[in-house]
Amino acid sequence: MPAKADAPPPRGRSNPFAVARKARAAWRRLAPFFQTSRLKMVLLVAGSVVAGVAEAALLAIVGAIAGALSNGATEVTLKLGPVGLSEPLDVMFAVGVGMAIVRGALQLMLAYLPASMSAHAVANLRRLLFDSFTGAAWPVKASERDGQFQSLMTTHVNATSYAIITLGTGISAALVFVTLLVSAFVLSLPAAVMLSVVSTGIFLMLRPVSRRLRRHAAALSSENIEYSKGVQEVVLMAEETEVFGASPEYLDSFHRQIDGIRRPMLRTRFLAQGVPALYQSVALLLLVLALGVIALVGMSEIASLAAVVLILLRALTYGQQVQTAVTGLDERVPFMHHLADAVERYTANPRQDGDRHLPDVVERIGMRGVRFGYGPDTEVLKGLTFSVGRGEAIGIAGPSGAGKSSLVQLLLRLRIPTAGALEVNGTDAREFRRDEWQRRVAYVPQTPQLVWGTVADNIRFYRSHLTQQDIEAAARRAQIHDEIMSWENGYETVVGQRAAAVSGGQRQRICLARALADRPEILVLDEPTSALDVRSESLVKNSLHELKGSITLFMVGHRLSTLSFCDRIMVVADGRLEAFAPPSELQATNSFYREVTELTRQQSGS
Ligand SMILES: Nc1ncnc2c1ncn2[C@@H]1O[C@H](COP(=O)(O)OP(=O)(O)OP(=O)(O)O)[C@@H](O)[C@H]1O
Repeated sequence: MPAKADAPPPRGRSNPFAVARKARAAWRRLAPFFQTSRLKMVLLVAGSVVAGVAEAALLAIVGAIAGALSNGATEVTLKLGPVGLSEPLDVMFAVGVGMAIVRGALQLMLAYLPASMSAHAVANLRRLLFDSFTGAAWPVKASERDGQFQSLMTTHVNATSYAIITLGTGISAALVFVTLLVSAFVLSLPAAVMLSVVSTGIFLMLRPVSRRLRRHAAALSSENIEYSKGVQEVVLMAEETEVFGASPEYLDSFHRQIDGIRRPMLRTRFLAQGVPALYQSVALLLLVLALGVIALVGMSEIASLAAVVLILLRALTYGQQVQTAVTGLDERVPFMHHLADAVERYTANPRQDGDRHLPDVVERIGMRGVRFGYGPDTEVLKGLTFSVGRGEAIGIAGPSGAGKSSLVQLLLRLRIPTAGALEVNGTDAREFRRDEWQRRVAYVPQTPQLVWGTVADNIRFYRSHLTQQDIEAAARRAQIHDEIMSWENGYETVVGQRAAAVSGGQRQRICLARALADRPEILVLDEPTSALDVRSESLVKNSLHELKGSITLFMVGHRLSTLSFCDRIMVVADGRLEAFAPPSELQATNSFYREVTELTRQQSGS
């Protein structure tokens, strides 16, 4: 089972104000990265207060009209604390209708604003995450577990968007609640006091439950990340699972991940649903008690009493909405912190870049005293020094784990030496602009990937300045043009990783064409023929032979026969450059080279 992601530590206490503070803290970590709408927030606050006033006035009018009707009066008397107001019934009806329309319009606006803020936040957050991930240094990207980024882009962004809706509706409900409370104070002091006692009492009673909810929500957030990683692996490993068979252990391990989510999800969902329901029941109970007290204290005028009861009931509904918002927010804040952690991780480690232009011609590329390790305690490359001239074809050989792929990653500037330097014409490569480097240094990985799109799209690979002629020329150099032309849709044939897969050899050559399309000066290949059949291998070798001299080539190869066309071969052993000489010379001087050549000869002889 994979190791668990660290759950964010519980932050703050779990009362509405603490939750609001936590949400604000989480939001503050994310908001600086993109624009948030202050205008919408101001509109939300102002609209909520006006809606609260309109609702209180409407309820007071309804109560007063009900009182007048029950007394058979034609005048409606409205008492607002010490102030009394008397108007004919039809005037009061008209005012009531007007208030209802105003309130309805405001409610629509108050529903729209959080929805709009949340939709914008989703788009902004996804862009922010994607851009910061894309701009992060390779070691950060390489250390992300499969599925982690997917979970951040989907589950975590969605949770944050719901948190924004929840926050918006919560703020709005709280303001209406307060406005109704103030109105109740104006109408009747004892009722307002009761209402305050009721709501404070309920929040205090539910505090321990909210704290539990927060703990379960943090666990749910971590389990969700684990689950997404697992799902990603199911897809990645589908072929292996098909071949090896889905053993009970395999099924069990995934079932355990599914079950791992069930418990925190059940607890979180139950508490998220249960707390508001509990709130409502307790509130109704306390309301009955409060009315009893009001009756004892004595409110002689039926109109005021009806209005206060109506306002109390509505205030309770808003109070419940505030409670729902608080629990909803509490449930989602951990997701926001995970998201902020990731964004900070990516933005704190941007890819290294320089500001000097690359020389017009790269005459020499090499390393000077390069040391490198993936961690502080282990050194993988232990002082490499070499220099390669323009147009040379260099093979990189050596035992497994010797550091060949690490050397390639340094050549591509994907990783930075811990000591020494990669040098171009004698200057540290870190000084040169990354975009120019990316254009002039190309790479074909061991297992190249295709994007879902046409063959032309795959060769072009988002470089819009490449013309169809450039693409076809690259395909010719990669010896794949004739095959593409034999397909019904030629360069418009749709290819992908699985569903529309091409053969391994074709994929390798399409990716070689991708690397060659922008006419790079340096080409790095990591075991480009290791997974190919003899014919495909010979086609790739032919194209590399033809490139020889026109491009500086670095090629990692386990099979020394693949490297036989190289001008020189470097033998890397235990992170050191054991030898660097033409193949013929190595045959005489290097034991590793001799041994592997002999083994290959025996294998092809047997
Ligand atoms: N991302 C990584 N994090 C930590 N250690 C790594 C990482 N990649 C490689 N290593 C370690 O660095 C050492 C050199 O690995 P590298 O992949 O460069 O060797 P290699 O010569 O290319 O091996 P092979 O021929 O088997 O592909 C190995 O001990 C390997 O375990």
